[in-house]
Amino acid sequence: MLAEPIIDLKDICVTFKEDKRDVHAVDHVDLQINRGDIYGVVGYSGAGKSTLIRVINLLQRPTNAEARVEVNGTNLLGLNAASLRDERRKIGMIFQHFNLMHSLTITDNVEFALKKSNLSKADRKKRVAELLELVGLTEKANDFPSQLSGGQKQRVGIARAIANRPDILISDEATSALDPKTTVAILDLLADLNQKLGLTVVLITHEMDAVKRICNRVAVMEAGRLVETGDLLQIFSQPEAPLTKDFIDTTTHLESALAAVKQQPAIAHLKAGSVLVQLGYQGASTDQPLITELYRRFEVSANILYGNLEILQNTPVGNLLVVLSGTPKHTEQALVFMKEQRVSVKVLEKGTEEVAHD
Ligand SMILES: Nc1ncnc2c1ncn2[C@@H]1O[C@H](COP(=O)(O)OP(=O)(O)OP(=O)(O)O)[C@@H](O)[C@H]1O
Repeated sequence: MLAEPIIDLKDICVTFKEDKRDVHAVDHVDLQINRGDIYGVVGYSGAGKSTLIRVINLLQRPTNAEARVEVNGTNLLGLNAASLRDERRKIGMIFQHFNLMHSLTITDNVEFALKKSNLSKADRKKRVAELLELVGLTEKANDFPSQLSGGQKQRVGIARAIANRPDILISDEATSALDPKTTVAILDLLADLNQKLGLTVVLITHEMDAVKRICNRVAVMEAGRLVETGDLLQIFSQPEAPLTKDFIDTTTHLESALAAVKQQPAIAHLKAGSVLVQLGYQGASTDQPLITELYRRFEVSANILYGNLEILQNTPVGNLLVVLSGTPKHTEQALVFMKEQRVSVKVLEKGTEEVAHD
């Protein structure tokens, strides 16, 4: 299927003036999100994620003249106030702090979102019941927000955000206040709505675990800029920007393992013919009995110091830190062989110390 952009942001800048100082919250960003994507925008606090994402529905206007904001094929910057209101209704939003009305029941909170719709009172009731069922809250219809857990409150937020059948749902740190188990349940609900309703989801988060669980594409943001964008699998298996590596490490712990491994005396004094390598593999390449093959073909032994395996979008993605040892010539041949097996090979340390001869 051909990817069809539903959100197309071009050359977006947002500059705030603060005490005569310019804060470049978003700095010349291009972002394209396809229909049906679950697109993660990840970055630390202050990176500019919320500001960028608020540009999608023009809650925040770009501050440069060159910017273009196209959603569903419409240039939002060219619309009058009434048309913009209509377009905004096609973009739902959920937040960290739920923003529910405490004096209204769950049913009334959700129905409030339908106030501007053309539905009759009876149809509105029907739609609310449908929405509460979709988010698993039918039993709580007549409760008040104070009677709900955090996860249930966020389910109300989601029901309200999708009440007008939007094409896009923006989640701005919507799981940041939730415990890990509830976070997973809410993320799975978003993935479920993406599948059932064809909803495009934009997930802003500082948690790579959330991205890993449900996103198919990722943008990494730092100081107002996107430092890396790509498919989840590509970003996880071959991250380029140092910040991306940092984020991935929060779930794989590879960089921390490497730092610990490099402290070991045996690694600091590798013998000639020994190399410390990082092997990365995905999908079918994990099925190869690689390590056995290295010994069989080249008499190169492999000492695995650290390994990790993730299942991303039903595909195994793994990393190993390994010391290969053999004669210098055989080790080189083993490295070439592994590259031919669709394994990414990064040589981290090469032994230079002479092997003692008795
Ligand atoms: N209305 C505003 N006026 C002045 N500066 C602002 C305003 N909104 C955001 N900023 C600044 O813009 C930068 C980006 O903020 P933004 O909230 O977009 O980041 P973020 O990545 O979403 O972080 P967080 O997760 O903490 O909200 C920060 O330096 C912030 O202080």
